Amino acid sequence: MKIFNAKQIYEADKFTIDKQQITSEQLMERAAIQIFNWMHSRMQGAQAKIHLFCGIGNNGGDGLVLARHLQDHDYNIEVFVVNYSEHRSKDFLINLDRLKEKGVWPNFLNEQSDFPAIGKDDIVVDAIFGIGLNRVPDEWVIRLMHHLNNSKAFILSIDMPSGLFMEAGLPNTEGVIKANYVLTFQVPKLVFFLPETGKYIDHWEILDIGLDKEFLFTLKSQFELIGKNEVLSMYVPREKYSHKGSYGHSLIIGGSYGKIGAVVLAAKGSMLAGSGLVTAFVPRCGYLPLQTALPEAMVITDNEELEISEINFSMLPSVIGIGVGIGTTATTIKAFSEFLKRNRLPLVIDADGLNILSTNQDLFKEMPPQTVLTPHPKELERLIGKWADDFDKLKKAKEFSEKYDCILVIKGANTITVYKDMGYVNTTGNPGMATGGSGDVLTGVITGLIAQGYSALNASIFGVYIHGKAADIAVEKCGFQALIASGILDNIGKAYLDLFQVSEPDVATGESEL
Ligand SMILES: NC(=O)C1=CN([C@@H]2O[C@H](COP(=O)(O)OP(=O)(O)OC[C@H]3O[C@@H](n4cnc5c(N)ncnc54)[C@H](OP(=O)(O)O)[C@@H]3O)[C@@H](O)[C@H]2O)[C@@H](O)CC1
Ligand SMILES: Nc1ncnc2c1ncn2[C@@H]1O[C@H](COP(=O)(O)OP(=O)(O)O)[C@@H](O)[C@H]1O
Ligand SMILES: [K+]
Repeated sequence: MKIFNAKQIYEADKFTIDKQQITSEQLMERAAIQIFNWMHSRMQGAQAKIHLFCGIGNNGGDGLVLARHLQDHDYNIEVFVVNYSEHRSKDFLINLDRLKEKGVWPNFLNEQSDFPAIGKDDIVVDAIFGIGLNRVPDEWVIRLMHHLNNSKAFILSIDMPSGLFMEAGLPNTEGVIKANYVLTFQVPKLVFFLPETGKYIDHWEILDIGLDKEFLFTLKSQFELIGKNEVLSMYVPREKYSHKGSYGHSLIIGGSYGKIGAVVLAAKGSMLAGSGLVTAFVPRCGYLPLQTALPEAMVITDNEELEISEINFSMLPSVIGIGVGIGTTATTIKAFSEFLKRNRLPLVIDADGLNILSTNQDLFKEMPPQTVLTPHPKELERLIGKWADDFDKLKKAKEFSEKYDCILVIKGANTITVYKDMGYVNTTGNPGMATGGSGDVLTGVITGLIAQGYSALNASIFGVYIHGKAADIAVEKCGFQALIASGILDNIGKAYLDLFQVSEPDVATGESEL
């Protein structure tokens, strides 16, 4: 599912109005009725107090239309206009009059106003700002948002939590509504999935307001939300007359004394992702643990006992995953650098492999085209430098990817795979994955997919999805705390099976915090 920016949403809005020969006011009515239906089907006329806070733009207009329908159905409402500007939108004004015709007179709030008391069992509808926010709100509006957040009432935000910008970070973290639920129109918004802003949203859901499907289909986006539908189209089926040679040979290079487990996890990830053959290249101390923990894999050892000192092998792998547990001793850095200069095979680089790259940046140019790098945030910072906010981070990541023709898998709660000007936002995974070794599994999975013939980009997007899905399946039985990397491995098979279970709807809902 594509993720559009504000300009594109306004374009889609305009195109739809022209094509369907409706007015903008009718589109607003349609959008707000969707919100009303959502609330009505859940509340069934319940008399909990609903406080609607409406700005003076179209987001506020949505709030006023909603108020009118709630009033028509005898809900217990109180409407506030957050009068932060004199520039009221046309459709806001039309709907303000309509509401008054129903006998509902909103309270107008300005900087002198005392804010209303809100009970913890009440409901707040946040229609203050939507996608049109373009500067930090006034101090009194920030105070109001703070007041609403502190009320402990259930907050339902229309389209976006007010205070979040569509394409910028957060200059003032006080001035953002913390939404229990966001009902967003037509398309997901990127800010829902970024670490600095996603935390303001507990749950979100997309409401289809009938924007022109063909227009949305042809419009190019710079980000895409990846759910089951998106990865299914990448899935490479297994052929009846195939054999282990048909599915490639993964080589996992890594490990050092005390960190052989990382290689076990990656090699196993590769095997479970479906790689035909898997070989691990480790220091001598890794031989026995690997042969014992993973009899399905082959093992080649370095001459050194405790660290990798020279990367030499005679077999021909289809792809190499390098870096997990490898350490950063001078000897290993030298071995890694020499290997990178000689190597022509596809690569996945993780962990200390990334750290070695970051401290020896002349090695960047030695990466073969479409090398996959899988940094967590700290490793990413070492690669691309510090960023001002999440948007700046993504911009820098895209520039890095373009410059070195590499794929950056930015790991986190919503892992984002970046390749050139595109970003692919994953929807699977959970906080149980914040545990040592889960990233090693991912390295193995992506390597194992490339071995089978997935393109490096598809392997990254598909691998991140399957890895997160395996963890989601695992936590159903063990809970977040007891999820360990082996638990992710144990459920990779079920994650594959889940791809073909049809019960799950498309990605139209989600949780930013669990
Ligand atoms: N296509 C769709 O999906 C549909 C969208 N719809 C709805 O429209 C919403 C977008 O509405 P919107 O464009 O009127 O912007 P909104 O967010 O209400 O802000 C209002 C205005 O406030 C201003 N302003 C900005 N920052 C400010 C600040 N800090 N302090 C003070 N003022 C500030 C700024 O105007 P400016 O002053 O810059 O001229 C801005 O225009 C969208 O989220 C959805 O709810 C549906 O109705 C129908 C279909
Ligand atoms: N809160 C979270 N929600 C979802 N996924 C997470 C969360 N925290 C971590 N992960 C995932 O777990 C993995 C952690 O990788 P990494 O930090 O490299 O761990 P390690 O080095 O211990 O293997 C990544 O795939 C990341 O996306
Ligand atoms: K809002």
